[in-house]
Amino acid sequence: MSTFSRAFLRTSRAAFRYQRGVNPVQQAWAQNGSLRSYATAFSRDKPHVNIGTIGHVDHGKTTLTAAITKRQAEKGYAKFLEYGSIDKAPEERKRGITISTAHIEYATDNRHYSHVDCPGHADYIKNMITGAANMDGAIIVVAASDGQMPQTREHLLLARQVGVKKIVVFVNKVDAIEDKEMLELVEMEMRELLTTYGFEGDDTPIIMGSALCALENRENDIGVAKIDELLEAVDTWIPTPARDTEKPFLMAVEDVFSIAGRGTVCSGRVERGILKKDTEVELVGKGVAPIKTKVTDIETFKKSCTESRAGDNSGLLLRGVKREDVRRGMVVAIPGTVKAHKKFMVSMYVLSKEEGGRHTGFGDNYKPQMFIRTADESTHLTWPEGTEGAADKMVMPGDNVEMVCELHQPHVLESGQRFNMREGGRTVATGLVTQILE
Ligand SMILES: Nc1nc2c(ncn2[C@@H]2O[C@H](COP(=O)(O)OP(=O)(O)OP(=O)(O)O)[C@@H](O)[C@H]2O)c(=O)[nH]1
Ligand SMILES: [Mg+2]
Repeated sequence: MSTFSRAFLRTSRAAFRYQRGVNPVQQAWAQNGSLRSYATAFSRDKPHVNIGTIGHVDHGKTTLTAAITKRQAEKGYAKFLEYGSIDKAPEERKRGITISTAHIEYATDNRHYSHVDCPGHADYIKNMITGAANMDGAIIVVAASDGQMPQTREHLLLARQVGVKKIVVFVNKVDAIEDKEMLELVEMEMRELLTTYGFEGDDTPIIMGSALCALENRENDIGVAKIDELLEAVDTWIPTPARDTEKPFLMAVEDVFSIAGRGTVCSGRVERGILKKDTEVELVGKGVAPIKTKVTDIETFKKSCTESRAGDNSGLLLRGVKREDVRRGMVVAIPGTVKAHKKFMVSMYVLSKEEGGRHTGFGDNYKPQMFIRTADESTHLTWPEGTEGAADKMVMPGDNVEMVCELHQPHVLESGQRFNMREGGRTVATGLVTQILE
């Protein structure tokens, strides 16, 4: 076995160690998610998009989700899921962790979708923050009979924070409206609200119909026809996300070693992009100035190769870099594409006692250890400026919060970056960066 290969095994073990730090919420989701997946006749070659239904309680998210599966099942693009089978989520409940998200699959002529629908408001918030509901775009459901309500606004705000860029509006329960002028009012208000939260309010598709009619196969003009219209809007308005291989190369360093006579090798799992041999790269993070170097050899699957791509576990031979200069937690990136940051806003979910989290709350100046990619760094959490009663304000296990986070040493991160917080060997919180401050 070559030195390179031996070092490689070490990397795999390091990767495993790191795995254990993985957020239990996400892990549970990964296990549960497949239970509902449906290997239907649709082609896996279609581009994949993650979406979901969001919106105020009782506005018809689950009914709409069921109606979509019913309509797409007629076209051979889904398995019909009845209302009850979406909402119950028995598997998740049984596990004792409230994931409570149904992951539903269907396709259209153009794309393949994974769709999340959560039973309750708290679940939406938690799932969006923890990444269990990772959405490229969302359908916001608003009942024509009520118009926008507090959770309509809250979900839009949160969608924006977690990086959802495009929304399609479904104005539901049109069958229950006598005065059709109400619909114009709802539309106007929704366009304004979307704009307020940074979405393209003027151009966002708004479809008006009745999920219940579609599900019950009546009043087709406001039922089934509107499901078709909705899916067409989703297909065209929500862009297909860029594949990881299309982004600039980035690999977080998991392990570093030196090979006699050759130089320093760093290894890890490639997060995005494709790297060719003899490309200039930069090592960034851990509080040191970026180190410029060149990758002179690449080893993936214990073989020397000419390129390394997203998803690969690779070892990169770096020219002219000393072993002690490279540290786990740094990233290897194309020069100028990333920056290390020290201070930022985070949205996070604080794990409950049952999920293995803390038993007690914490407040301003809490100092857990933050895990971002392969880095772990001591950090310092404070309430955002202007928070009332900041000195005494507490966060309890099971809460969702927004706080300011300051790292001891700057690391490469970006808006939307996911992380875990740990303390004394247990994961206490999980979340994402919402805004870079410094
Ligand atoms: N009249 C009418 N009622 C509807 C329509 N769509 C849904 N409903 C009813 O509205 C109620 C709530 O629907 P759900 O689909 O459970 O709403 P939800 O948004 O999933 O609710 P939560 O998950 O609790 O937030 C149910 O009684 C539905 O039958 C519709 O188009 N017209
Ligand atoms: Mg529901």
